[in-house]
Amino acid sequence: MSTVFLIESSPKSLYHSIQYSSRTIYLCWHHLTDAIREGTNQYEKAFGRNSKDLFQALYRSDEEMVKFMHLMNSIWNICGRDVITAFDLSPFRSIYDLGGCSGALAKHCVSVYPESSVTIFDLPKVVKTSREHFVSQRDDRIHFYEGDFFKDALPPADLYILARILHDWTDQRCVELLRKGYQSCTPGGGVLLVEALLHEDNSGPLTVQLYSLNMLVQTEGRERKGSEYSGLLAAAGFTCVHIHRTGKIYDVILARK
Ligand SMILES: C[S@@+](CC[C@H](N)C(=O)[O-])C[C@H]1O[C@@H](n2cnc3c(N)ncnc32)[C@H](O)[C@@H]1O
Repeated sequence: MSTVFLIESSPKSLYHSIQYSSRTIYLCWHHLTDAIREGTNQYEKAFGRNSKDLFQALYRSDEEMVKFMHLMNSIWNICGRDVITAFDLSPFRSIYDLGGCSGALAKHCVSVYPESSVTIFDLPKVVKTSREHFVSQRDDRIHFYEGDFFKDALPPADLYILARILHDWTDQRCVELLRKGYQSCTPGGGVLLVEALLHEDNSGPLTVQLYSLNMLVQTEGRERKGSEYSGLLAAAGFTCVHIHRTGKIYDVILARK
């Protein structure tokens, strides 16, 4: 067990995830009571950083950014394939992974769908680090795009993947982003949401309830139910929405134009 999940060099290692949890995330959890009272994240108290720009606070140094990228990367070595195969994505040839970070999901995607290409769209310094340290130049079906998905236009694509993106943001910002996806995707195209879903009666799963508290202490968002994501997608214009619970940590929602 420890050889598979704890040793840093193991392909399924959770080493970076555990390090980030103990050295960064728990510092926000120390202020959980304040987070619940105030309904806001706790960067100011934990790190003396204003979180008006959430990812500027998260990436307060290059070192912190790389640690975060390793954290994001590690989980997809365990359940990335389940997420990418939850629906048949082969009809989507041009795919943008919005907030694609280290490119872990992009790699699974081009390996499962050899006819598709995936562009990792992320903030400029994340894209540079992803290109230099996470994605091999031999992956010639993986491309990069530096941008801000709230400020910049989205390049047209058949499918936009948003994996663990919406849970960072308020409903209003989610609809803003989904609407951009709706307007920019090709006819018949859509968005693929990858998130941990709460049960419809909020009774669990316990891990997702804990993730939601984690979102409270760290972000502007929360974990949601499938019906809540359907509501956000409908508000952005999407009518055809399919929800797939994988039975693993992350679930998948495909919405088509
Ligand atoms: C929670 S991480 C998810 C990363 C990746 N999708 C995954 O599941 O491993 C959020 C990602 O969104 C990116 N991001 C945040 N704000 C952004 C913006 N305004 N424009 C583009 N990317 C952004 C971050 O740099 C980060 O890579």
